[in-house]
Amino acid sequence: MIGRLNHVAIAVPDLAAATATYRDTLGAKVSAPQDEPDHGVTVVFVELPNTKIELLHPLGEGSPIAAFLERNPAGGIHHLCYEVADILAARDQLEAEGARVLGDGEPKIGAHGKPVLFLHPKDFLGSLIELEQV
Ligand SMILES: CC[C@H](C(=O)O)C(=O)SCCNC(=O)CCNC(=O)[C@H](O)C(C)(C)COP(=O)(O)OP(=O)(O)OC[C@H]1O[C@@H](n2cnc3c(N)ncnc32)[C@H](O)[C@@H]1OP(=O)(O)O
Ligand SMILES: [Co+2]
Repeated sequence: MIGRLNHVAIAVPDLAAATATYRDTLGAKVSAPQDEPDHGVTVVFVELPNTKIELLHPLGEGSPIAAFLERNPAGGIHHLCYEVADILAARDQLEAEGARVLGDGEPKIGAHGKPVLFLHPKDFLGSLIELEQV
């Protein structure tokens, strides 16, 4: 079912400072901030040779990452995103196996313009998992 690691997301309290850390201290190529109101976040992508780092900051009221940042005020690894060929088939198989798909279970379009879903961290070793159909 899961294929390549598409990205590792880090929730950060200060997106500009985090961008500078990756760009200036770590010398990585970073994107401009991208507001994703449907997801309640602003994202910056750090391009790496073999995957991406997604820097996340809450956008607007009710951001799904607000509580995470309250628990982790300095920031922290928020989720792992794996690629799948067929997100609906993956969803149905995971639900059949008892895994919890977050939200209403319907994929939303993510930051790369592809359908994404999230799986409850308590079902996957304490890690929030995002699936992205590529
Ligand atoms: C633009 C899209 C972009 C992309 O890549 O395309 C994105 O990735 S958008 C990313 C932001 N969106 C989401 O994260 C959507 C899915 N997430 C959620 O629905 C929530 O974050 C949720 C339900 C996972 C957690 O929400 P919240 O923290 O408010 O709930 P609880 O406090 O009830 O937490 C329940 C339980 O889970 C633990 N938890 C929470 N977040 C994480 C996490 N990121 N990793 C691991 N564990 C997490 C939390 O500590 C609670 O555990 P407990 O032992 O019960 O205290
Ligand atoms: Co993501």
